[in-house]
Amino acid sequence: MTTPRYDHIIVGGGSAGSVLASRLSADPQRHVLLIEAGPDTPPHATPAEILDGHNPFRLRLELRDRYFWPDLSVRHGAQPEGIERPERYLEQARLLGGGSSVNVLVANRGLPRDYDQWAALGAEGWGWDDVLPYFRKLERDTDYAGPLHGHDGPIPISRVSTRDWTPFTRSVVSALQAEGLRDIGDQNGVFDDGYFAPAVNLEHGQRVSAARGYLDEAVRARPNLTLWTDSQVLGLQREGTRITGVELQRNGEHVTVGAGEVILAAGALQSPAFLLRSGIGPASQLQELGIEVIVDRPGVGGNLWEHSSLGTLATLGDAARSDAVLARPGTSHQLGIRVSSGVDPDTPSDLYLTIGADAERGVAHALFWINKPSSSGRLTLRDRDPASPPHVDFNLLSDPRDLQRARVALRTIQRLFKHPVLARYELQLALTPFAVPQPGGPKLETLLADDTALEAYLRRHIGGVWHPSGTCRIGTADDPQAVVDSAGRVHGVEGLRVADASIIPVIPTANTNLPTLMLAEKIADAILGGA
Ligand SMILES: Cc1cc2nc3c(=O)[nH]c(=O)nc-3n(C[C@H](O)[C@H](O)[C@H](O)COP(=O)(O)OP(=O)(O)OC[C@H]3O[C@@H](n4cnc5c(N)ncnc54)[C@H](O)[C@@H]3O)c2cc1C
Repeated sequence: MTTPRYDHIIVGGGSAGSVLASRLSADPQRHVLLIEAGPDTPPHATPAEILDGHNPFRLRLELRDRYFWPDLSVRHGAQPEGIERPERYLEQARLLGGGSSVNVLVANRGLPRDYDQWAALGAEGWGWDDVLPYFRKLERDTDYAGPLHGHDGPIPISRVSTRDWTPFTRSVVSALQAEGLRDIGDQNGVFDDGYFAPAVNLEHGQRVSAARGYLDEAVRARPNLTLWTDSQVLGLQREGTRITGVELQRNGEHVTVGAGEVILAAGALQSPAFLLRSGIGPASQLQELGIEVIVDRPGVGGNLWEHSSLGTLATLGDAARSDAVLARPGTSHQLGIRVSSGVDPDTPSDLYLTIGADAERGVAHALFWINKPSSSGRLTLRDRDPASPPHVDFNLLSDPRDLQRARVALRTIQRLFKHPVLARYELQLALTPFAVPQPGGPKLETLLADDTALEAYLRRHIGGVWHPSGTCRIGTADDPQAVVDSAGRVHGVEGLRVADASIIPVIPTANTNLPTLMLAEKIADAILGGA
């Protein structure tokens, strides 16, 4: 079956796809089709578990089959040659709103230096002064005003009031102050090290995903916007080097749809796979799989970033448990900490810690992630079949500086818990992979005393925080590692853009949802401006 032609087909209705569909269809002359593989989250019928902003972990732990791609397993850590590296399941969202519908809601912009680094690497027009207007445009900050903030964007940004911090969190704060850290308040406007109540995209306790913020009833009512959910794109259609449309599976039928241009917004682990299967990528790799090479772009699938992460967990005794009772729910959103490991003096603020306690679950937790890592990996195809998930190797800790940063992070956590205000709780922290918190891991204190064992543990158990990015990075056409230009157009082909977390040149010092919304706003603006 063939359906009418559209001006823009957006593949993937996640964080970026929702922004693009909303902004492009604001021009009534443009006919826009948004295609999402997973279910819709309609404005008045969004499932309660998606709206629930206080227990975002439940989605991953209990509702995996409903809201996540089923078969994606990845390799996280880099290990010395000869040691087997297990593959682990990685959750990637499969529903309208994508990651923003299932994530932990932390709304972090990163630091000005991140975007100046993008510009320095060839992403022309993507320096901090260029991206700030788009960070402002997407947000409605309910706590902070001034030139750094927006007040009428689709995404509300708020923070748990420090008045609602538990006595346990206040004890952690005392220990942090002893480390010389201070409350910086606005993590998105004050760029020093310190602690803060993390910014989250919550309003009245409910999640505001990109779908909820950008695809409201008024937007959905536009006659020039078509929204297809439960519809999976299988591949791109092409004439020579021009992309002319997509083929997909919808309601049990195989459908082809033509377009003036196709915009890939399928996320950093799926958009590059579309390029590779269409013959756009490293020639030798494509030839090995028997794929005709349309454009030799060695960068496709490379430059794969993630924030390395690991957690610690302790069982609460009676004293800690009563100090951890929350006035309101929201444990994971009480306290964020930005610190410098000192490993690379040119890259301060490279660690993020979060520490909390949950009286209901009877545990305290301290997690770290390397917020400005030096290691990156690669994504490749396993085969030509569109149903096969790609082979994903994050290669975490391959750069020795990251191993060192992880050690510093764990030592910092241990030092904080040894401070008298926390030592009185007598919490025995044990290591646990962050993604699947499990009791019974080795004691932090024991591992810190044995450097070899610590390294072995880190290499085996290091995980990420669901921030894959960078696999189709922005840069100039003469840079072989660049895949798209500053307006998201794929070098060497016509009628094709990428506009999602894939185009990030280097992972920012931040969780990736807000930067992805920002970049989608900026690309939409470029398209509306004629780029
Ligand atoms: C569990 C989890 C927790 C996270 N926590 C945070 C956090 O607290 N803060 C933060 O900033 N970031 C967080 N992130 C990361 C953040 O949500 C992502 O970086 C962001 O959503 C990426 O946006 P995207 O548009 O690039 O991709 P996505 O939002 O993943 O969107 C891609 C969309 O494309 C669809 N798609 C893919 N292939 C096809 C196809 N063949 N046909 C049709 N549709 C397709 C997918 O179903 C998906 O909906 C988290 C992510 C996860 C998964």
